[in-house]
Amino acid sequence: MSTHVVTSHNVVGTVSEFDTFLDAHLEQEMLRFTTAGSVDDGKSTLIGRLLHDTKSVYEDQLAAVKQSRVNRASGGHVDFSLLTDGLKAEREQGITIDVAYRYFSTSRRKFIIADTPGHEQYTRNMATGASTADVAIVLIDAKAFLKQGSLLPQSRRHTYIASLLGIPHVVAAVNKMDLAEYSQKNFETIRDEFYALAKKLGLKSVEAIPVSALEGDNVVTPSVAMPWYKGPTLLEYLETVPLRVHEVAGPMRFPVQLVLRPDANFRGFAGQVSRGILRTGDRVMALPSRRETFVRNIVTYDGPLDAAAFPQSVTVELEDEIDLSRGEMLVAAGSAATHPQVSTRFRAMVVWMHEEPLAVGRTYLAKHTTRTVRATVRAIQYKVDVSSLSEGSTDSLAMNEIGEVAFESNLPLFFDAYQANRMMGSVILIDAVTNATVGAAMLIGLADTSQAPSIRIERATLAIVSGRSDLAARVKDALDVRGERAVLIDDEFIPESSVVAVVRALQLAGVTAITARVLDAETLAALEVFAIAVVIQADELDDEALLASLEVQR
Ligand SMILES: Nc1nc2c(ncn2[C@@H]2O[C@H](COP(=O)(O)OP(=O)(O)OP(=O)(O)O)[C@@H](O)[C@H]2O)c(=O)[nH]1
Repeated sequence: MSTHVVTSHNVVGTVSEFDTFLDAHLEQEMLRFTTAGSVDDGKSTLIGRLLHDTKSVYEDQLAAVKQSRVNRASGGHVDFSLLTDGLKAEREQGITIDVAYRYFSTSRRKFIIADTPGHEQYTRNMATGASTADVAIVLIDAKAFLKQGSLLPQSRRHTYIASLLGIPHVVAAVNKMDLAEYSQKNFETIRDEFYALAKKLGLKSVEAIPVSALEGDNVVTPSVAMPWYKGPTLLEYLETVPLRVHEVAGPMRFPVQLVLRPDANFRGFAGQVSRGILRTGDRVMALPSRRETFVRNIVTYDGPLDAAAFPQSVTVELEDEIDLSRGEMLVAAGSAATHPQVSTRFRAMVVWMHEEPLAVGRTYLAKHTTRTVRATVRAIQYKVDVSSLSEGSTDSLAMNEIGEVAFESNLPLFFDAYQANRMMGSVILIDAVTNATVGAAMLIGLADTSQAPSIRIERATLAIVSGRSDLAARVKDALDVRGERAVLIDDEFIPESSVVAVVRALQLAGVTAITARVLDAETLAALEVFAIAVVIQADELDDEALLASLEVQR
């Protein structure tokens, strides 16, 4: 049994309860995680065990579970998956939300679980529920692995989606170790294959923990049956894994949700700051009109504010009468480089979630921030084979398939790449007739073939590689070949301010610093870099072409 102090009980939440909970606990350290597993991997049992052993479950709820249904299949053990059944029932009625949230806490941290079912629709819930997660727990059934001799395609897919969503930490909970003789060798076989996959995907923070959700080994309590395992329990891991640095940095974005006009004297725009900081007196630009004005007031229920940052919801009053309605956007004025992309043609990685395949020529509703447009599939660049991670050509994406898709919409989207900002780069695809969510899309950029792939380093002083450590590594390799002095900064957990300081120091020493962080245009300007390597669609380049396109001019 755990010795952790429970400071709040877990609740099955609706979106508004969730928001209230968030608001009330914003000050406290909070970790969001999601779980992904195939049917019967033991996801419900694991969550039930986690809640039970942290004493987060109401005693009466537990008693009811104990009394009513003891799972015979599990040999008379309490079936912890029943604790999450309430959630499933709510979801199956399907009225309010796609993903149910569960909260619990220990003395060290608060936790929010985006709970996802293990049916065929796992991908949908993973893609829609996981995009704000700090940690993805990928459940691997040790027994199924041993039978199959390798990771199941679903485990690969989950890990791939976690990498696509940019979830900073991915942990494999190697479950049912009680059915795998609690054997170190068995665990290490599974762990090594998982690590190999994670490496291929460029995941930076991965961990594997041998557990038995049913018996409670290494979930909250260290396993007696696996004394050879010296790492953290799953809870210890969740309590200590570094938290994401909030996406406050970057040029301001404020999608308008509602225009408030209570009387002739007041006109306010309500919405959520989706990126950066909004300050009274700031010069802002309205999209799509591109008209500029200043922020007169930032109003909230609790009174005016001088500034509001992501993810605060506020109402903005402007100095000038500007025509702005729901679905339009206020952004930081300033150089064009800091503005979002504005286009009716965009490319995105799509995770498809519907029985009826996504197909070239079909039109869907695309919901992006507060704006919904009609988007037609113009081309499918490729689909990903999750087993080999190779890219193949196709003209449709079946349920659970993942691919890069070019769209054309009836109205422009104002967006940033998902890699730079999750909120500004996410799109939900909806069937216009049934209103069902059919896909999740992570925006990459403009679908404009005139933007030829290139990596250009004007004077090899500094290279900023957009978001992908594997690309950063390739740029470094290319520079090494040229005999440049280059270092790669794995800056995932360094605050932005320190990245700049580190890069500066290296620049002064005449060294090329390559960072895997996306630095926004403002930060770049502050750095006064001599040269920037901009990577556009570099994934499409082979190494030869990458080398050839590195133009170093001294
Ligand atoms: N022996 C053993 N059985 C387990 C363990 N974890 C889960 N199970 C059993 O595996 C079966 C599936 O567990 P669930 O927790 O319902 O699996 P799930 O992944 O949530 O599946 P869905 O509910 O369909 O999403 C149940 O019979 C559990 O009792 C474990 O660590 N060891």
